[in-house]
Amino acid sequence: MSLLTVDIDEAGYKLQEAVISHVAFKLERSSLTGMIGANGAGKSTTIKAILQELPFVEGHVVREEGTSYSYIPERPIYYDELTLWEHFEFVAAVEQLGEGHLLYAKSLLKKFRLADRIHEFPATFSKGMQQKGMIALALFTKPDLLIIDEPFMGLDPGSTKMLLDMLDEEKEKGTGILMCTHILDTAQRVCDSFIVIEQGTVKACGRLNEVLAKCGAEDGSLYSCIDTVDDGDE
Ligand SMILES: Nc1ncnc2c1ncn2[C@@H]1O[C@H](COP(=O)(O)OP(=O)(O)OP(=O)(O)O)[C@@H](O)[C@H]1O
Repeated sequence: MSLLTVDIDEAGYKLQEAVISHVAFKLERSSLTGMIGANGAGKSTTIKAILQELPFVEGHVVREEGTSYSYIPERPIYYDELTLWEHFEFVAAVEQLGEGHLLYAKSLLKKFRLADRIHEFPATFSKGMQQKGMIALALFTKPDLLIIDEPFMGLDPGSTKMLLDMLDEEKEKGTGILMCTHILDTAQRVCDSFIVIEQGTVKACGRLNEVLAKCGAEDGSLYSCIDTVDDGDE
């Protein structure tokens, strides 16, 4: 059985008003899958459907039994009244995680150079610092499945490299990763497979060569798979 099986007929924000339709794919352990598509194509909506955060989803989203997941949202979300470290303690308490996980959290925060800021409120952090805190919060739970929406936003080059190394390490541990991104050069280099979303449905899905062939991308670039040109027909 796959780590995650997605087979959505229709889903949206209002009953019977589909924003995505016929979105089907599988995610395996030890793999990094890039979900790409133009603005408004339906990537975040697909993630929300997987996370069961939409009022209307017809179809199936099935996670392998007993597996855990973490989600890194496009925009960092923190509780105003908790310091960064209190977020870790809160998640550890809710998910019944032990001292080993909190030690791992400290090592992640050190890597991201946040160790000396853990007793501050994340609202006072820069955008990139907030994003790094979110990444550490997602990783310290040691999830089987990691879902990330636009992870590189706001990260400096060193942190971007560190995140890519961390994703590699996660894969080696067996984690299955689904990552939405517009940074296509990086996606093309690091992802094992791709899902191209266009107008709320899957345009192509599979390994790089399969996706490029399906999209007719003769220049061998994922950029050619994304229809961003407004043809002015409206
Ligand atoms: N909360 C919402 N309520 C109603 N419609 C929404 C909501 N969020 C998104 N949509 C609509 O769903 C469609 C798909 O949006 P979605 O956010 O999934 O796109 P995306 O591919 O993630 O785009 P981007 O690259 O800009 O983040 C858009 O037409 C958008 O207007």
